[in-house]
Amino acid sequence: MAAGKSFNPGVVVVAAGRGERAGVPEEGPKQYRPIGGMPVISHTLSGFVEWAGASAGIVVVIHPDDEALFRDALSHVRQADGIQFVYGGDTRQQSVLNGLEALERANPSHVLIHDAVRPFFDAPLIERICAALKAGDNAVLPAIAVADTLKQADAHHMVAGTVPRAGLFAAQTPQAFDFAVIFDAHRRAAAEQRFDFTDDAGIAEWAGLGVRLVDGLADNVKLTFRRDLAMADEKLSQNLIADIRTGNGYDVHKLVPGDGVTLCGVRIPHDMTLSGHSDADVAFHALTDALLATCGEGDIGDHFPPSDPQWKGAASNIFLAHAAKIVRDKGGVILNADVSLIAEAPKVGPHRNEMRQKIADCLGIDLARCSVKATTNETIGFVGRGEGIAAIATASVSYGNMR
Ligand SMILES: Nc1ccn([C@@H]2O[C@H](COP(=O)(O)OP(=O)(O)OP(=O)(O)O)[C@@H](O)[C@H]2O)c(=O)n1
Ligand SMILES: C[C@](O)(CO)[C@H](O)COP(=O)(O)O
Repeated sequence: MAAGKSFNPGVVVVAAGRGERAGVPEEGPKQYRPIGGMPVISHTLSGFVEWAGASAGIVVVIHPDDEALFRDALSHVRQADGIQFVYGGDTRQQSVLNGLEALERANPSHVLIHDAVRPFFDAPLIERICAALKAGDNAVLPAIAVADTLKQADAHHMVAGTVPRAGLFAAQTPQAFDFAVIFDAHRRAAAEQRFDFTDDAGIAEWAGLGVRLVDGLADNVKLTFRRDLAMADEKLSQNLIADIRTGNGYDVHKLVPGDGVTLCGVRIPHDMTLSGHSDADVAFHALTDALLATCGEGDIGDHFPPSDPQWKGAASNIFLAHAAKIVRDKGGVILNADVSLIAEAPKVGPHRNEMRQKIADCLGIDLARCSVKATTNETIGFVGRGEGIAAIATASVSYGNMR
């Protein structure tokens, strides 16, 4: 790299192909088919976004028919805001040229050009490539020494000879270049009607540039055939960890003279009542906190401040339904809800199934996933003296998978 030139690389990800060798066109272009729970290209773009060096920007080259698929794929990428897209051409070479034209505005010093369908590159590979660029190479190619014996076939599908494999390498991407140098080579190739290059290092060779080989990565395969996608899905699925979170909640309200208590949304006649700003349903309050705890959303008081007059006397299923909506909006699926009531009186047993049904209805989950239990406090402490009722709740929520 020339002295004084800053290293400010951009990225072009080509994704405008039709994936004909992958077959099954009704499943859509291979770069948008799911592996490990999200589209191939979402994995690829996440890899570049996580790589801090992509400071000059990321341009994705897509097919005009794929815009909706692309937008959906972007929704799986954290911090996708800076990612731009342009339309590609009939060949990979033309698509890369369109990407370089779009990236030029970001004034990058270098560019990494990558196939969307190689989702398994890693940071050390990119670091090896960048180290070569920083050391002054204008063109860098990650590649793997060919391990199989190579045969030449004739027109009748008969072996015509064995090709010595010494010195032969299989080319991978990202291939990386001085931006101005590869942009110029691409434009010259197009001007001279040379449209037969299957990779960018080939254009660099044609333009007379020295191309530095760096060690590729065996895992960095191009997903070309349907079985490649199936194997990629299998590989990622093995690494998935279910993101199941558990939250707990506790609440207590004071008993004062009255005519009944509301527990889990069920009104039970009693010679006392629970005092509170709302209907003082300790069970629903504890369960609301348990749900909020599964996604770090604070507690019931943060969402429904006791100082707010609109919640005076409110039915607590409003609070519980609100917490369930927060959970669902964050992608959560409520797996179960469990409440323990601690009260000397009234008796909970006769109302237990109705309480479970109220929880199930409010949360929109099966009755079998809802549990209500009760115990006395054996006459000990404030609950034992009949001064109040307490509730403890636990909720489990699945937030999909994490890696
Ligand atoms: N006109 C094209 C052709 C290919 N590509 C991209 O180049 C990469 C590597 O190409 P390949 O695996 O050959 O993909 P396809 O061209 O889609 O596959 P096929 O040759 O089987 O149709 C892919 O990310 C592909 O989307 C592109 O952007 N524009
Ligand atoms: C660029 C490339 O990934 C290098 O191996 C490859 O040449 C692109 O795929 P294609 O099948 O040759 O289009």
